[in-house]
Amino acid sequence: MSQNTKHTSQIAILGAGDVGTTIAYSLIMNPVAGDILIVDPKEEVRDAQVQDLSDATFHGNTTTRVRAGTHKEAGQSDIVVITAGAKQKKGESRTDLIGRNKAILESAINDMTPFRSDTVLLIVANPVDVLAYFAQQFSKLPKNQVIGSGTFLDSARLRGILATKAGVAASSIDAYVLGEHGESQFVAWSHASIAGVPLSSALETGTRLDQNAIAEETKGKATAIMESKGATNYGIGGVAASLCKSILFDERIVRPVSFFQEELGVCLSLPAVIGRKGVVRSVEIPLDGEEKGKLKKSAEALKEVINS
Ligand SMILES: NC(=O)C1=CN([C@@H]2O[C@H](COP(=O)(O)OP(=O)(O)OC[C@H]3O[C@@H](n4cnc5c(N)ncnc54)[C@H](O)[C@@H]3O)[C@@H](O)[C@H]2O)C=CC1
Ligand SMILES: CC(=O)C(=O)O
Repeated sequence: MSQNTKHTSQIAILGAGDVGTTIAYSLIMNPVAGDILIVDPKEEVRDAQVQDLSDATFHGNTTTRVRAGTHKEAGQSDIVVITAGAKQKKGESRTDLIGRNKAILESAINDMTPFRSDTVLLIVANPVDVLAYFAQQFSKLPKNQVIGSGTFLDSARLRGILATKAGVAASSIDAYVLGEHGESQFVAWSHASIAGVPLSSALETGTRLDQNAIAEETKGKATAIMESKGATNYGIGGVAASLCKSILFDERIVRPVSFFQEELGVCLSLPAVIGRKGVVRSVEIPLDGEEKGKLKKSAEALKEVINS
């Protein structure tokens, strides 16, 4: 990018905690928007984060401005990233957060309404699939304009693990974690490939993959990280910032994100084309029989949380 490039879009980030500020930092380091609005009811913390993040904008090639904002202003943004909410304490699951985080989501959306008609909501707070479902209901925005970061992060984790085992760069591996960003997630092994070659044939002779162990390691990665440092912020920081870029630049990139599935009646992750309208369209992935069963189970698990 050339000196003094000025992007005109605005991204609002709700929640100036570990995750919200890391997403903001990623958006400063790889600038895509002119304004980043930080919104948090803890005004002293919010303002300090704005000061600190503003100092990071001084790296020479951007005019990104970070400022504190209100919920009302956030509702007039191109993208609203919602990280507002409680995080898991030791022993808690993502779905244990539903009571607290649904209430926070509802009040935040009420405070932001009315939205600009083309605003895209990117839900990050957990349980992300259930909150994406409620965010669409509360905001009444078109379903394609409400996305949950979903299993994009789990898929990145999976690719990282596979990359180490296969000795191939993660970016050359195509492998998806689908379903819930949580306990009922599953790996679509039937579609895992390296450069279009099925994973089973693309490995070096003698390399064996224990699929169950890899799927469990992928699923358990968040807990493993949180046990030692209390939060996971960098992985989601990179993932959410890249989704913001894909939306603002209408990239039409395919990512596994959480969005409303008409046939299942819930939001969960399947591959989708991402662009300025949010989910431009879904990409039909022909799952095998076992994977179809797992997808259905994931939808049932999410429905239980929605109706709890
Ligand atoms: N989807 C994913 O892959 C990931 C999701 N998460 C989730 O992100 C959420 C945030 O995590 P952290 O940032 O670590 O938590 P945190 O506790 O550090 O920050 C949360 C912030 O939200 C703020 N907040 C509360 N109500 C608000 C409102 N109405 N408007 C604006 N801000 C409000 C709080 O004041 C606090 O500063 C959690 O639910 C966590 O589980 C975290 C990592 C990955
Ligand atoms: C906290 C969370 O959802 C994650 O890191 O996957």
